Amino acid sequence: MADHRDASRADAPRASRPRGGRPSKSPQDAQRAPRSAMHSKVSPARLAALEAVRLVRERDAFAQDIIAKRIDSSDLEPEDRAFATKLVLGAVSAQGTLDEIVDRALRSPSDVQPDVRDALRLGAYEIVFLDKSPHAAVDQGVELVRSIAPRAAGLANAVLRKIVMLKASFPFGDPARDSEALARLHAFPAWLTRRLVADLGLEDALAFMRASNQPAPLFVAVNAVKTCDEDVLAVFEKAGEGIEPASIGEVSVPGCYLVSDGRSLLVPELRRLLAQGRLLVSDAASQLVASSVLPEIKPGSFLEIGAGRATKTILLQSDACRTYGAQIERYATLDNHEFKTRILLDRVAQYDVRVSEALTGNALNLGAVVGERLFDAVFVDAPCSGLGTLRRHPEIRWRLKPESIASFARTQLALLEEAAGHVARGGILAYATCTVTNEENSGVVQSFLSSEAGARFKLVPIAGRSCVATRLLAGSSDAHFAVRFIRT
Ligand SMILES: C[S@@+](CC[C@H](N)C(=O)[O-])C[C@H]1O[C@@H](n2cnc3c(N)ncnc32)[C@H](O)[C@@H]1O
Repeated sequence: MADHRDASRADAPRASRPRGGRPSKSPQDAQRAPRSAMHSKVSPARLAALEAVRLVRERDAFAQDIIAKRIDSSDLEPEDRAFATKLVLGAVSAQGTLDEIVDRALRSPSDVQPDVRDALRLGAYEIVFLDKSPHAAVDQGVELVRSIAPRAAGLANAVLRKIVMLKASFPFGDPARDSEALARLHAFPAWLTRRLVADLGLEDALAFMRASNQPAPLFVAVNAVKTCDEDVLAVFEKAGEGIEPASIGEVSVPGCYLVSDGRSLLVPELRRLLAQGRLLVSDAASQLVASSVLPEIKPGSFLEIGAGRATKTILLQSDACRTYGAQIERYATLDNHEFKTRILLDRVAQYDVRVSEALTGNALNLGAVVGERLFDAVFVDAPCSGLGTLRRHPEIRWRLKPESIASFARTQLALLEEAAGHVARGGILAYATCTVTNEENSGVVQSFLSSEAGARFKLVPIAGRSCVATRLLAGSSDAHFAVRFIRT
């Protein structure tokens, strides 16, 4: 994780209270707030990071959601916000490895209270992965612990100093020969490291793990339902913000652009494009999958299973406008979460996207939701381990269990078999994931084709290839997978 190093000025403590105070709190949060924050010698970025990692832990929340609510919308200085974000993403993505390092420095690891452990993890992250000056990192780590548990400051001092010494022997083994050491070096669980090496091969697994520890690039999609690329580019140009057409490898993705600086989207003209539903933030791989799963001929009816919060729905209807000149008329969506269906309806309205039916129900029993109906195209955007999105969802790697992969694969196969029964003759069945395990991707495809339900289907190439499989590389899109079958 060497690329996490930086020399941000935001790590300096402020003499007085941060400008405008810290992120807003609920009364309950306020009770748990660092007691001496008002006069703390610890930097505001670290205090904000500590609060955020506590919330991620206590609420089992997504780090990005907490960052959006507590850091992005706080009145921290921009460099403090950037440093706090870096600390939160780093401490969450390296959590298991940091715990091991902290435990090695403790005499009695189980006695440490959870919020003190949060602070020690942040300190350990700075020392081991950010290559901070040991003196500053220890000093700030001790102050961070003091802000929540003054009596634990002495312990924090001893532990963080020990971690400075342990760093010399990190990752505690030879990564070239010891998979545990390789896992620690990249802050991955050992079981997942072995699995990635087995599935991707050593070289690709290493590239994947390195890229997973870097910030994700920002991609946007032009919503062809409401606007055209030229108009959006003109707004960027007028605002003086950089944007360029995105491609994945050799493949260009229609309507997809890479934004040079993530802060561009805070500029009022560009915020307006988002608010008006002309522009959508979405990874380039999601955009490629959406454009790849559409049938060549406009389908009379389309069912999207696992529609979630409508990102692919918007992309698919936007691509339908690009491909067929108009949206698909009979477009039904299905998700098993009512709250997601509500969000979907709000978002499709904002983007002027046509959804003829927004269904909530269990796609494992599709007949109970859509009856005997057949569709010209059915798209299963399957629940999966999500490993292809680790840069955006850093908590996934420590929440997944080894047995989760097989469990996802069973559900994915069952969803495909159920969906197959609702594809009209000559119709398209498409399947996508945002992960890289063979079991959930090619494994599910093979199992489906050899199943009774799959016997009537065969793979249809996408742009001359049997599947879309993007790779997670530095500066690239996320890793997604997609295939299309035709009912023969
Ligand atoms: C990969 S996510 C979908 C992402 C979404 N299509 C988007 O582009 O934002 C998979 C979705 O499948 C839904 N899901 C999981 N199991 C399901 C089931 N048995 N029936 C219906 N939907 C299900 C989840 O709630 C989740 O929203």
